[in-house]
Amino acid sequence: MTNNDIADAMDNKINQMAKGITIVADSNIASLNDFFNHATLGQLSGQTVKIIPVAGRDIDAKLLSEVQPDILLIRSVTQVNEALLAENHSVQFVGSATIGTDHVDQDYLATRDITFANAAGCSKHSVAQYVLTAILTLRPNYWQQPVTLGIIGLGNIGSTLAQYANDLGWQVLGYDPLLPSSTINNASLEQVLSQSNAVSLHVPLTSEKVDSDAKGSDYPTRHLINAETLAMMPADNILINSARGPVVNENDLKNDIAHTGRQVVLDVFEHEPTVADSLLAKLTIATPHIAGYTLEGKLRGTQIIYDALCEKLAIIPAQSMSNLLPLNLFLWSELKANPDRLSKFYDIMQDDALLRSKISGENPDKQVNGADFDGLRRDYHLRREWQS
Ligand SMILES: NC(=O)c1ccc[n+]([C@@H]2O[C@H](COP(=O)([O-])OP(=O)(O)OC[C@H]3O[C@@H](n4cnc5c(N)ncnc54)[C@H](O)[C@@H]3O)[C@@H](O)[C@H]2O)c1
Ligand SMILES: O=C(O)[C@H](O)[C@H](O)COP(=O)(O)O
Repeated sequence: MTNNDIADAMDNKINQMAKGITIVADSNIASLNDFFNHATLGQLSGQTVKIIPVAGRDIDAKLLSEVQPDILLIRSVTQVNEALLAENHSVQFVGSATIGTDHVDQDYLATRDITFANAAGCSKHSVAQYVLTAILTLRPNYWQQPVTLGIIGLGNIGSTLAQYANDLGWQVLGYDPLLPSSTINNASLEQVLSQSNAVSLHVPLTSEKVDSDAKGSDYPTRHLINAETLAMMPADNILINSARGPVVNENDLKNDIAHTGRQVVLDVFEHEPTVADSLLAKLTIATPHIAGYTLEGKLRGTQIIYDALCEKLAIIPAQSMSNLLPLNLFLWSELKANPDRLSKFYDIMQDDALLRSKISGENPDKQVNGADFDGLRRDYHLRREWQS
């Protein structure tokens, strides 16, 4: 290294320190300010930290071009792609405090050498507990009787749900063509759909491969549940979708319910954040994409992207969600011994009623509008994850 190189490197470092770290973040990220502040990032990296909280749907190309942040922290409602970042020259790290990544064009980020992190598995217990609550609220007799639970997608959430099901003495029929067969990955899609008492979806949203497009999947999940697959399900088989809305073809679902009277539970919707009353009125339980919204599920999401950012900045994490969690008295063992306490552990019908209370407009256009749907999520009540 020449003296000039050393001087340039020192200049760069001084410029970087003077500029500091600017973070644009979705204001719905749990405990944003506890994790991302001067003490938890700045002191350690020797830089100042400026954090700009913005509603996720308002993070747009204009804002990122004007602010030129170094770090972008999002949840699932911000689409991250070339359109968002073309006029931004500064972002080096994108963190999504979510499990799902279908809103992020990771190939584009790689072409820009932008590091990406998501929060894999952060709410796997919360979502599994949501599914159990839905089933046991609709069929309390399932606490005591043999049940076959169908699970489509056996990653973090599906396999966690299978553990709870086994713990209840239920049989699991699982389908995941991308994993090796196992005691839970033990059936074809048709067997899962035709032989279960309830079927729960836990797949990512993926599309078909087009030509040599590497982004598509050999097992696409968009409209995986459609007229043909619904026809495989006996009428008394419950369907639960807490994965992504477009995994289910909603028009086909409405027709199916009209003919079968099937009990259907949706936490996610094809045209989210808008939900048409023509669909809502046919659902047995409907909630505003909150299956993973326990305090623990959301905080773990923040913790995982904070840790990833620390790694990127080469600093040791200085914040932990354990410092932020109040005492948790919700024990799975207690609920199993006292099934009548289910609604005290999680009152899913309250979430259902709140969503239905937001229906507005005149027939035939009655719907829950996007602002109300987002508002329910922003102001979601405190819900705790049950402890093992
Ligand atoms: N409603 C909510 O609040 C909420 C919360 C968290 C996650 N999610 C959604 O749940 C999805 C699943 O989460 P996860 O943590 O289990 O993800 P994961 O990546 O750990 O597991 C997904 C599994 O689906 C499998 N899969 C892919 N295509 C499939 C197909 N065609 N058929 C069957 N299986 C297929 C994969 O092989 C993988 O094992 C996420 O991608 C996200 O979209 C929703
Ligand atoms: O993929 C996920 O983790 C969830 O769907 C996510 O928690 C949804 O919540 P949002 O990111 O929209 O706040």
